[in-house]
Amino acid sequence: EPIPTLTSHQRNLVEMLQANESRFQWPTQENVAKVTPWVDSGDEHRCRASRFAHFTELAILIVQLVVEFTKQLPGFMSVSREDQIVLLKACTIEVMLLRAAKQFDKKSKAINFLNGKFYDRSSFYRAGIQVEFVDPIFDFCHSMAKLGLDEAEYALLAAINTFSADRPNIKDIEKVEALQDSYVELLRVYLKIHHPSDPLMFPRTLMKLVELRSLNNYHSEQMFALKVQDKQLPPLLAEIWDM
Ligand SMILES: CN(c1ccc(C(O)(C(F)(F)F)C(F)(F)F)cc1)S(=O)(=O)c1ccccc1
Repeated sequence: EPIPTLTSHQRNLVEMLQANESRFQWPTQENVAKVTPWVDSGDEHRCRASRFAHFTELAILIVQLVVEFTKQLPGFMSVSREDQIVLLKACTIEVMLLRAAKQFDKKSKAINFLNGKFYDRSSFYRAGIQVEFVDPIFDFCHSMAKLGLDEAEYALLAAINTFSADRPNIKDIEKVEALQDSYVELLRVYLKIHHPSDPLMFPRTLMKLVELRSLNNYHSEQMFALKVQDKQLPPLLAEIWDM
């Protein structure tokens, strides 16, 4: 079967996604400097509180980057404001996890969150995140590492994830489906060009969207667990994820 080529429109789209992927990859050094320090020694209760604060403040910085990336997604601004909010609320945790997987380091089995600061499983446990959420996160990171996607493929998967018309309360389902279809078709051609001898790359990659849904559910369970522990989320995170 002949190897296809991208149309100029498709090539521009991929280049724009990649440019935004790297433009919104890392928080600024000044924002990072303001994050509550990760304290490992001293009174265990205070340390745990500082580590949870460090994590949630880090999550805020990453949420802000994800929102900026999503707003720049070609087509996102053509969706109604109401549906934009619904899409963002549902995809944010999933795009954050895709980002975590992209920044996962196979050697150290840790996630590089801050351009040089690595967080492994035990970091998550010590930040007070429950094993029922931590282990699926790292299993997902491992399975994504095995797939070996490049930057453009990660960005395309994030775009496909964002334009999921089956999120609860979407009004203009046809509009969101049409946008997703254009990114799915682009991923299909892009994978055919970059993995010509592996026709299963496309279905394997799309199946990761299924894994992201279950991670979203594990995160919701973590939100409930925080409520039970009476642990407060910062306002921005509570707005997106609180019940
Ligand atoms: C998607 N991830 C995550 C998101 C939210 C939370 C939390 O929601 C909770 F822990 F509660 F689950 C919180 F609160 F940390 F943000 C925990 C983890 S992550 O592991 O990729 C990540 C960790 C740190 C910074 C940014 C992202």
